[in-house]
Amino acid sequence: MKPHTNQLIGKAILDALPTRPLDSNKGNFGSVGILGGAPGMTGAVLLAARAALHLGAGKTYAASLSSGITLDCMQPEIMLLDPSQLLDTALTVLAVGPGLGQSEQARQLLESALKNPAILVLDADALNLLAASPDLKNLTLARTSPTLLTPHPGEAARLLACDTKTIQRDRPAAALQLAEKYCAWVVLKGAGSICTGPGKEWRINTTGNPGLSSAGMGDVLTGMVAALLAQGLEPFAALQLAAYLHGAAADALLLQGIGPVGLTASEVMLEARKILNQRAI
Ligand SMILES: NC(=O)C1=CN([C@@H]2O[C@H](COP(=O)(O)OP(=O)(O)OC[C@H]3O[C@@H](n4cnc5c(N)ncnc54)[C@H](OP(=O)(O)O)[C@@H]3O)[C@@H](O)[C@H]2O)[C@@H](O)CC1
Ligand SMILES: Nc1ncnc2c1ncn2[C@@H]1O[C@H](COP(=O)(O)OP(=O)(O)O)[C@@H](O)[C@H]1O
Repeated sequence: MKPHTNQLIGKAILDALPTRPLDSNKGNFGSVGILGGAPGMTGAVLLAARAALHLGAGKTYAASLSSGITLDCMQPEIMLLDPSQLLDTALTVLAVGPGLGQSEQARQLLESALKNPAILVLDADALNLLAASPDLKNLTLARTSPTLLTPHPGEAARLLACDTKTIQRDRPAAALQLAEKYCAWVVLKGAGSICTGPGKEWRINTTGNPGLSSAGMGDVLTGMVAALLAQGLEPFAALQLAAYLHGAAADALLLQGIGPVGLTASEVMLEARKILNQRAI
């Protein structure tokens, strides 16, 4: 399926986020929870949580399966809880998967998360667990609040039981198939990310560059999507704005000589914040 002009995500998507009323308070901008971080991958959950904070979530919580982490020293604004405490917290958006691992504990937490009334974003190992379990798929289909999936082509291939080459051969078709199979909103990541949902509509993102091909970039995208949802954006708009901003941040940093070599996910989230506030790229 070839993109037509009206299928490109343009700069106008920046207007999707309303300006903040002068009398606002943090309660107006939602609560985000990020769940992941098996031993060795705490970084993934912190990157996603920091991105949610920097993209405007009113409150940001995170829970890591690695025991004993109670504070992000670089970002003490984030409230770090146990996984069970996080699942008991009233959240606008729950994002599950960054560095989650595929242990039995991870599977059980995902099962609980699928029953949570919050808007749910599934990434990384949450997608791998979902791909492997018909029971988790049935729970996904039974959800009454929106579910968003953020697979890269490898994860998409697992979810559709095919290989990465098949996904890449017709990316819009793969994204549409995922949306239909899981009754979810989807961003199929990679150069030219495809955003789609349970209708037949899809959009392709043209921002971004190979500087984004570095571990942690997807975790940051997940946090950005969660923050935009928490601020009231509809799933399709949140996916498009996050994909656009994520790529635009990398493009802006490239012009400053920061990347493509050595661009970091932490830099991308800060530049994305700048672009969103300036609405000027
Ligand atoms: N700091 C931390 O703690 C971090 C922790 N992290 C955590 O690591 C865990 C493993 O996640 P992961 O994504 O590295 O491994 P995995 O799912 O096997 O995917 C790799 C395969 O997928 C494909 N593929 C991917 N992109 C593609 C593309 N654009 N275009 C085409 N193909 C593409 C490609 O497949 P191939 O082409 O080889 O068939 C590739 O080999 C997970 O828990 C995650 O959260 C990370 O978040 C990083 C930061
Ligand atoms: N060459 C590229 N051009 C544009 N975007 C890219 C490119 N390479 C990676 N990205 C983007 O970077 C992110 C990588 O996500 P992912 O593979 O899940 O990373 P990780 O799991 O290591 O955090 C995705 O949003 C993807 O679209």
